[in-house]
Amino acid sequence: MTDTATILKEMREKAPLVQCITNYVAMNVAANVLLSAGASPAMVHCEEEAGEFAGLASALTVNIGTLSPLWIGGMKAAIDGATAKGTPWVFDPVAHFATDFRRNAARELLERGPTILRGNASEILAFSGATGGGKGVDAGDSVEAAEETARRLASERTMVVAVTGENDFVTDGTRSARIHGGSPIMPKVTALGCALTCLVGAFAGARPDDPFSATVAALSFYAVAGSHAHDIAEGPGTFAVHFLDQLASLTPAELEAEARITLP
Ligand SMILES: Nc1ncnc2c1ncn2[C@@H]1O[C@H](COP(=O)(O)OP(=O)(O)O)[C@@H](O)[C@H]1O
Ligand SMILES: Cc1ncsc1CCOP(=O)(O)O
Ligand SMILES: [Mg+2]
Repeated sequence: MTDTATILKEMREKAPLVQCITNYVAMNVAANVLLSAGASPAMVHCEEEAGEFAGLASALTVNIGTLSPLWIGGMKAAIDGATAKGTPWVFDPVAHFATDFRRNAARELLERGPTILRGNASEILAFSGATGGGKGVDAGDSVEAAEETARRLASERTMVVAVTGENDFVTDGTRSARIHGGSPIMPKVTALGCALTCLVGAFAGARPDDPFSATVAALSFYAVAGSHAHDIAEGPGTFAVHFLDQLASLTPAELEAEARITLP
């Protein structure tokens, strides 16, 4: 079995508890994506308990989609709790280029050293200082345009960077991979990127010693499930339903046969 299929199998056997600090739009979507895939989500963001809870979780994910000062306190407490235990954490810098408040928060969170950074092309590109074509939470740039920034960030900060879009790009600064598949309907269903960030957490929780392979596996699994859902969906509404069913039913053997991963 390839690494990607093995990691899916391990993730389902472990059913990792993933602490998701995500936005109001994504909470329900992401919890359903994790349950369908075989992980155990918990949306816990309150500062009073987020750090303690991180000590119980196999992975933490942090997303600034609907940010407020209170949430930033919860994020920092959770990151400190995860870091103290060596638990992987994934950062999703939703629209961090849009306002000073978001920009400053994203910079502070990035300084805390995520294991994995996952964003759309405009979000990753904006870390280079380029204005780019992002419109709020939606990307307006190609993944290719963000690849150099992704490589530089990954090497400078010793983390894995995943850029998603029509084709995804993953790098740890040394190794890189492109993942093909998915569906053009995916950006028309809200919070599928945010939910993917949480799923990357689940895979990293199953393979904490190899976040690069875990990220490639998570994105490949999502892409194959997305391609399957595309074939039977009639539009964004039915896609969302079929996508959950595909995440639940896709086997490691099917993933092995259908994952399309290329090395740049
Ligand atoms: N045009 C597309 N074709 C195929 N898959 C896509 C396309 N656009 C986005 N995706 C997929 O949708 C998921 C969410 O990615 P993206 O839309 O980049 O994130 P976000 O929702 O954070 O903007 C990823 O799995 C990505 O591969
Ligand atoms: C619409 C919206 N507004 C704030 S967060 C959010 C969800 C964004 O989800 P995604 O980044 O997966 O498109
Ligand atoms: Mg997003």
